[in-house]
Amino acid sequence: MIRYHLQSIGLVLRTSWRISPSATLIAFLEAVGRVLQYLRPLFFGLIVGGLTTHSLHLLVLGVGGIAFSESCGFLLGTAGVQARVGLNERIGHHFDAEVARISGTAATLDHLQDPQYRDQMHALRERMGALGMAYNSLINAVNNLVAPVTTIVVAAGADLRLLLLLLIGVPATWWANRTMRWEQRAEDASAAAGRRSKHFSGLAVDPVAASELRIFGARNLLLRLVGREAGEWRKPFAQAETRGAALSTGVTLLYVVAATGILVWMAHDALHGRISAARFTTGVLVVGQLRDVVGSLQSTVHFLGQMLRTVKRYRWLAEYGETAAAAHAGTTAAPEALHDGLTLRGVSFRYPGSEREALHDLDLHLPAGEVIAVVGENGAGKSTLIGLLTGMYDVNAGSVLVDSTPLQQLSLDDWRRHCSGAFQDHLKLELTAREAVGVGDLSPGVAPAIPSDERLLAALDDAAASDVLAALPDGLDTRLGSSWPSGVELSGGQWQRLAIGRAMVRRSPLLLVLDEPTSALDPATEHALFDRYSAAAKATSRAGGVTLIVTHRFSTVASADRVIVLADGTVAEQGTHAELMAAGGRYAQLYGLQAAGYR
Ligand SMILES: Nc1ncnc2c1ncn2[C@@H]1O[C@H](COP(=O)(O)OP(=O)(O)OP(=O)(O)O)[C@@H](O)[C@H]1O
Repeated sequence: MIRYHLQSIGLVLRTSWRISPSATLIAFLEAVGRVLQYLRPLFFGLIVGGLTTHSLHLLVLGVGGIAFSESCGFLLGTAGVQARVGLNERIGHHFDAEVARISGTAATLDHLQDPQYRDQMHALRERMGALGMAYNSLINAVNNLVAPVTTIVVAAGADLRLLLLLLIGVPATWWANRTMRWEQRAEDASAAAGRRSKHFSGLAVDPVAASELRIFGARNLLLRLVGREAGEWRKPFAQAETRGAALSTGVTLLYVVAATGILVWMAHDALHGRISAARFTTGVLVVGQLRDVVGSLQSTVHFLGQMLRTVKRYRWLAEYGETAAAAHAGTTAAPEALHDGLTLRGVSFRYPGSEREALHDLDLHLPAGEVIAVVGENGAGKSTLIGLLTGMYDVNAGSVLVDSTPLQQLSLDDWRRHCSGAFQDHLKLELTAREAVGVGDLSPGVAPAIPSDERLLAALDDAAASDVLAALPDGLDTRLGSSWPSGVELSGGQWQRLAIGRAMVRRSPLLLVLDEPTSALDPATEHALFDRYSAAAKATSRAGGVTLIVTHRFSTVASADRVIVLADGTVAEQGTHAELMAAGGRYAQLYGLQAAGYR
């Protein structure tokens, strides 16, 4: 464990050094300043000694020492504090960026569903401040360690009995260890409730949730839930803090009793001329200083412990991220065209932490160049199928084949460059319209570029969204969303059509997924859109691309080359619309129900 903590300290030092070697070094000057300041009892002792023995030499030494320690201590301290405070923010930004990078390192999304990962991430995010202050805590620890060392030297010089007070370090260390352990346990025990509390309090201020909560008069219920979860979240911390405070009071009392005893003893000796007035003065001042030293050691251990725990969580997540990234080792380039199509062979998949398989022993072939509709009741597994085809999740059993190559062997980044899609829960990118649509086909590299306006306009036309653009005051330059002071807010359907436009920017993808892309669209727009889908799908099929449309609207399904009916995570039926209608099975039944609804 000590080795692990030393490695964590090494990580913090390296990070700070990379950010600014000079500030990292200057921050240590504060410790030198502290040494000077903790020599004060010695200098005061010299002054008293000079006055009582009429020694000019001692007097000059004492006064000079005080002047030097005060001025230099102040200057060095100020320089050090400036350096470490300046570093805090930069180190905080660094770790924020690193945590975001770690989250995105893994090619798949499995980790984002893993409750253990989410708990650790929550606990880490709660303590991100401690991570930003990591170097600060280290410097504080050094500062607070030089203080006892200096004080002990001064105390030993004044009177060896004062060293007895150091025995207080034993219960203080025990206190520090216990409180660290309690706090760690509190953080672990409360992480899940903390996540839930954040979720509920997020809903309480979310403008989207606001109207439903008002209509159902559910605000009070929500507030009660926030209160309950926050209570559960904070309870372990409150218990840990109360126990820690009780122990700390005990340690302080012990110190006061011991210090009073020693001072009375020393005063008795001073009165009987066994020790000098100078030594007694130094002793009195050192007793006060030693108490400060023990107190600051306690808080050092507290903050250092907090920092080391947070660094430990950070390292856990970094290792988890690396393992998750290494879990998909595929590097083979994706093919430029599909000849056979996409195949799922005996695929089973269960979401992390879930009891039930979302897809079970699924065999499916999606022939190259076809437009395929996937239908099925809620929870049948349609979105999960898309998640597996786009490599968002790894299958638990079986394999997904791109032509004859298992998806596991492909570089997922490369495969995704050959995919495109519009999703039910699409992104509302509050950027300019050009950027919001243009991210659909960014050029690879560190400074990704947006495709030409011409391509964006063509994509919006394919998505039947040209009228959305025409209504924007500054066309592609319009800032979208209310996070901009003059941003234009769009309706749900308009956002969705821009999202479909985004999906159309990438030319001839090998897999185009449209996961309920028309759920927020009016029938006229939906109709216009499907005419264009067919044209887009033809372009896609030139490279053998597969277009997969997940929909609950059967009017869309009839024109697809093939219809797949999913039920309970497996294929219930498949064929053309005509074949399935003729078979009179589940599809014909659902189609009949929907058609009856429209009559
Ligand atoms: N993130 C998740 N964690 C755990 N289980 C999930 C998750 N997402 C979906 N499931 C479960 O997987 C099964 C399939 O869900 P999926 O979203 O694929 O269904 P769907 O057919 O797309 O449904 P819908 O028509 O409602 O969108 C469901 O039983 C669902 O409860």
